[in-house]
Amino acid sequence: MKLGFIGTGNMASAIMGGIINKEIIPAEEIIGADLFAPGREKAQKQFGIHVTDSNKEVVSQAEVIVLSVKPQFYEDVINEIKDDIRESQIVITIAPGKTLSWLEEKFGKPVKIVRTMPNTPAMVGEGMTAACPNGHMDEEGIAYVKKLLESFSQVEIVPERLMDAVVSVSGSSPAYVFVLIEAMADAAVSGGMPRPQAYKFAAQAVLGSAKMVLETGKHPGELKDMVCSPAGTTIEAVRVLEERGFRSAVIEAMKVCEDISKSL
Ligand SMILES: NC(=O)C1=CN([C@@H]2O[C@H](COP(=O)(O)OP(=O)(O)OC[C@H]3O[C@@H](n4cnc5c(N)ncnc54)[C@H](O)[C@@H]3O)[C@@H](O)[C@H]2O)C=CC1
Ligand SMILES: O=C(O)[C@@H]1CCC=N1
Repeated sequence: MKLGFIGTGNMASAIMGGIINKEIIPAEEIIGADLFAPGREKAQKQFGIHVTDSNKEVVSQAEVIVLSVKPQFYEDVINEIKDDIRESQIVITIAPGKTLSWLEEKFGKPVKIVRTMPNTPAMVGEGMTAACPNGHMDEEGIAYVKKLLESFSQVEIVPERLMDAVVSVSGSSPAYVFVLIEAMADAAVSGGMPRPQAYKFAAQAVLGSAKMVLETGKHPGELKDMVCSPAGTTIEAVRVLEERGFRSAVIEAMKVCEDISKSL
């Protein structure tokens, strides 16, 4: 086995889906363990990977192991597998708040670790992942992990001090965008549009706007101004958003998200 997952839930599925779709690693070389039988059966059915109820089996078989359980379970899982982890293996973490120094202390021996923060758009090959390798990772290992992550996302190696901001700006942010899309679609439905069409219009507008930011290099404020015709419709919508504290709500929500990440 090349790749193993401990926990086969939402984020693990998004990652394995991306890797299998891009044919980076075939499903037969991926193994996933989950305590929850329906969870691992779903992963087996959906992706054709090997599944097991034993985390130790994943460690005995995989070269790269993704710890894809909730942060609250990290300590238990590390205690369970730390004696079996070999020097050649690479552990990828995806949990907020679990620092490299905390992870190294829990393993209690030299282990190659890459702390990452992915997001669920990995599922459609449009993820954004930040990665911080620890001091035991060599250039070859970093390049291999980067290639894995690039199969489902854009990847940036960042200083670890930025990881809590990353949780807020890309790890959690798909949820805020889905709330926005849902709200925009609700308004369009209220304006008479059938719901499936409303989701398409709203989502495509978000996708196109995101592409404009990435591809034009223009400031988001300038792109906003290009939509706001004098005495037009958009500026009135922007006025109401400002009046209702849209910008501040986003910033405050993201600061809370960052604080929770730090506290985990
Ligand atoms: N869902 C998301 O958008 C993102 C999640 N993450 C991180 O990914 C990790 C997993 O999150 P999700 O996939 O959302 O959660 P999830 O709840 O969908 O999946 C976690 C899985 O771990 C299993 N599990 C729990 N304890 C276990 C144990 N001791 N041994 C084996 N399996 C065990 C659960 O049965 C569950 O299937 C978390 O650390 C989360 O913070 C990171 C970025 C984005
Ligand atoms: O909500 C969470 O805790 C995880 C981390 C980033 C996205 N989902």
